[in-house]
Amino acid sequence: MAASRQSRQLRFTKMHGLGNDFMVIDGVTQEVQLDQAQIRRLADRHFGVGFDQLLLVEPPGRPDVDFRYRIFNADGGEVEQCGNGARCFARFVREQGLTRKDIIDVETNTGLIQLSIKPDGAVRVDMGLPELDPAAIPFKAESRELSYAVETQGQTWTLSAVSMGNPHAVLVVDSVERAPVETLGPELESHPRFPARVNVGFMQVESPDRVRLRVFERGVGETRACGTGACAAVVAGRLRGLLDERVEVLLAGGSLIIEWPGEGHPVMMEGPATTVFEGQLWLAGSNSRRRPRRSGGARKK
Ligand SMILES: N[C@@H](CCC[C@H](N)C(=O)O)C(=O)O
Repeated sequence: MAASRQSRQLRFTKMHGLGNDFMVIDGVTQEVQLDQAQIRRLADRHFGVGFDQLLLVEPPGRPDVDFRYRIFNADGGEVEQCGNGARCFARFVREQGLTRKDIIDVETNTGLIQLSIKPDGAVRVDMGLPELDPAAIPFKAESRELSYAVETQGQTWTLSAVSMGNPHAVLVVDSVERAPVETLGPELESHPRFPARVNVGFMQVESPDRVRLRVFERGVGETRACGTGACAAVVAGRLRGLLDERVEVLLAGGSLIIEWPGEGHPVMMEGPATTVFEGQLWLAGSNSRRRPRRSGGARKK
């Protein structure tokens, strides 16, 4: 792409966590100004770089953490949390020389997470406490329940509602292959009972320590893996008495290990993070200085 006199160069790294792919941008050493329309164009797999989420690494806004971490879905909306992205974030800040630490404290839009890089390169993430209070998810319900009946398309579906910083609905299915991910996923994503929209997980329990999972992600569509979706599924399965404390979650792109002792404890996630390539692009100088807005209906923190 030719650079005009007014254009600005932007370095980025393409990464993935189990096939959930990211454009990761260093906003510590570069000035980054991207609006929602630009993020959508960059996310396009035919006309742009192509990714499920854009991750923006920023300096911390408080003294007790190492970085701030912002996440934008392919639709350009800013969201609160991303598990696979958190692991890639950890590898990115180390590989780019932004830190030499093995344990990294990071501020997100919904609180703090801690990332530990293991000697084999895998990343273990303390994803924090799951939120089960319907109002905080947010999910419209009279009271907190283990599962809820939700109607759409003239049918009633049983689902659990969990926030891992971002909202998740989890359905238990007999088979992930036969689950109606492409049809029910978008219906529930925009269901009026989830005012900030929702990520929709379809979980098949193979045994108490092994599940299969497909996730229709808010603002993206079905992805090859969803880290927060895996955490939410294990929380939902544990609360419904279906799962052990340590569970292997098999996604289309590979496996995550999720551990959750129970209420009052944080959810731990462990899995790989992979760098694919580094690149640079030139953004037109007329690049808007407006900050990207949040995903449709997502909570403002
Ligand atoms: N892929 C992510 C989740 C990204 C955000 C999600 N689509 C949302 O809108 O909340 C993960 O690995 O957790």
